[in-house]
Amino acid sequence: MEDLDGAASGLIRLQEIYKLYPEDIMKEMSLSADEAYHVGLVAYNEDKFQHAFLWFLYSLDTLTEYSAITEEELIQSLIFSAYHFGSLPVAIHFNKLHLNLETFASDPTNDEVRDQLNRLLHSQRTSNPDIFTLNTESSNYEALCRGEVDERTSKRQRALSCRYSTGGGNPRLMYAPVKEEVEWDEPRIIRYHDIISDREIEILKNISRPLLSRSQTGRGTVSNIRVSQSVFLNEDENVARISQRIADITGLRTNTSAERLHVQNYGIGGRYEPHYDSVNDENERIATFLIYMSDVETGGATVFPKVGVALKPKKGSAVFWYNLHKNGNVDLNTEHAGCPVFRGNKWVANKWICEFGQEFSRPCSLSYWE
Ligand SMILES: O=C(O)CCC(=O)C(=O)O
Ligand SMILES: [Fe+2]
Repeated sequence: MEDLDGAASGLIRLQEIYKLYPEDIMKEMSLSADEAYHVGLVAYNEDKFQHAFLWFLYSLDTLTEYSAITEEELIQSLIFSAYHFGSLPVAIHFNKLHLNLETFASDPTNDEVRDQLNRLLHSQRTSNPDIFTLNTESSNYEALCRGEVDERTSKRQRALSCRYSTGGGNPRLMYAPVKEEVEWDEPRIIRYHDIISDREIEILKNISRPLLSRSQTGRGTVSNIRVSQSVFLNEDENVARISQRIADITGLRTNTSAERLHVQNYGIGGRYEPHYDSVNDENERIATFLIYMSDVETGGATVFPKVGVALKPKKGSAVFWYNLHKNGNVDLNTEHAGCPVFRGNKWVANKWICEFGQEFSRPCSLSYWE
């Protein structure tokens, strides 16, 4: 049941962020009238009454003789949710429907009532297209996920560069330099293209699949902040080769001074709400190297709400940034999120690189500003 509620809550989040109707979501998956009703109940319990309303309406539309939920109960639910999101006319309208339904129930052959019901439902649907704007506050995070803002389209991005890098003359990269693109300047976010092959990706996914479990945040809690499946991999030769490549590219040490490679899979509705990667440990996560092991058809961008940047997953590429300033303070602009996946399946692998042991590759600074 907890899983079902989690899945329902994922669908509602998807709906909120991408402004979707249940019909849009049902193009990607199919839910029965009872399941749609359950999603509506979860929305209702989260005080998201407009969303609840839409799910109840969808459930009513797809009701069959095998459904456990009844037309009567659904109309009651529609009345309550309409009342709660502040639309008295809609609530009254469904109340009338409810009264008609009683006549209808006592006389099932009453075609006139049936027609009226259909007509009313239809007018309801077309007369209130702006249901999402009633009281949904849209954050920068959500707008970024929808692709409505991305500061990189401005003049600023034209100043950013793209080049081949040998990791500062690293012998392993001399003959195969990596394609490096600066995605943003402050914080500096770098995209490395084609750093992992499709074959290597398949190997990592195959190792991970049987080990995946519901992701946690902080110290071992499962929550709706992070909805995905993940695993920290042990270093076999395949994993170690990737770690070595990350060290070569970034110039940072990844053997003793990093966490194990963290593989993560997000299904539809899977996401990671805005957060910092730093964990307040003595040996703090100084930098993040995030590898995209899949493209995502729709949704699933990595966004930085404080600076207005959205990074689209591109299979085989990786993005890298420092979470800490050189003086050791957390760079507050590195807050980021994984937007909900709407279409497709998202795979990423994270390497969190820690502070200790990087003194020679990234000297610290006493300056307040660095
Ligand atoms: O999936 C993403 O795009 C971001 C993942 C992330 O931020 C994390 O795992 O810490
Ligand atoms: Fe993160």
